[in-house]
Amino acid sequence: MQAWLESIHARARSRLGSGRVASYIPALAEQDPERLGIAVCTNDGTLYAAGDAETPFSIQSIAKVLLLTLALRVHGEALWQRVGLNPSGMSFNSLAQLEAERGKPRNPFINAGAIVVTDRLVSAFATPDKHLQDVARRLAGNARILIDDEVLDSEWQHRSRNAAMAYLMKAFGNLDNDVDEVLRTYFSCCALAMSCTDLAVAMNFLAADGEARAMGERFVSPGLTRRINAIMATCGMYDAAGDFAYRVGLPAKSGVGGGIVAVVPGRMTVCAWSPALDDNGNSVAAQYALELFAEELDPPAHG
Ligand SMILES: NC(=O)CC[C@H](N)C(=O)O
Repeated sequence: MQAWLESIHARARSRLGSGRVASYIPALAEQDPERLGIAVCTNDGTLYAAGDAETPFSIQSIAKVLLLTLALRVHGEALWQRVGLNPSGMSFNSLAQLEAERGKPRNPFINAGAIVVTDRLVSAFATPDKHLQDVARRLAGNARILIDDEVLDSEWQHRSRNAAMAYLMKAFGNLDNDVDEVLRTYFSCCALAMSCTDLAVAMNFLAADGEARAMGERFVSPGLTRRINAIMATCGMYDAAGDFAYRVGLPAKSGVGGGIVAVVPGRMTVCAWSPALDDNGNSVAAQYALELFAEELDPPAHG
């Protein structure tokens, strides 16, 4: 596994010249596009890593998986009155559909959906961002995981589009709490800095029927795990979810920090990271690394 992961890393480096680092959040524009890391956590807890796998990066939309998981734990199926369950076919920060569909976002993994989910957590917890940070630390078994204040402030300064979505949903009665409080909480969670190994370990519950090994407990039920994986498979890569499903075929979630976490149910989690993104906001080199990973994990008998 170790030698294979290093070979994937070496081959995925060929994609490093393509794509562009996210610049709409200025703090992210400073990332080095040459970085590339990959880490695997198997369900027995063994870790494998290659390249820049220990470097913390901004998890951004990968936080939407943790936000959703916590909201489902608290609110259960009632959450789906606020947010839908289908791919949007639009970019992650599109406003057009939200107006047409009367403030109910298509799914929890586009920005509007994650903002509604965050609103549910603001109703449930006194300090939801600190709670999510604590959960991330315990899931990853790493007490040093921090919220990057520079990224948080940068996103706060440039919040106009996300604020527009939040106000539109508030106008439709789909947001209970103060817009600024919800946005600030959402940005804090997106600004968590974690490495590929942190994320591979933290998300392993999705491969292990909800069992969080680093926490030493069952985090969610097998049924909920299956449902979260289903939403990742259909909506985790925004409007490129179909392409990614065809090429990789694993439930996955990406973020504009350049990270992508993918789940091999029953077996392992894998996280790849490289900051340069394609037009959909998905990391070019990380996608390619995952494509090689999925293709070679169980080599097919026929090409
Ligand atoms: N796709 C992403 O990673 C987007 C998350 C980012 N925090 C935003 O709201 O724009």
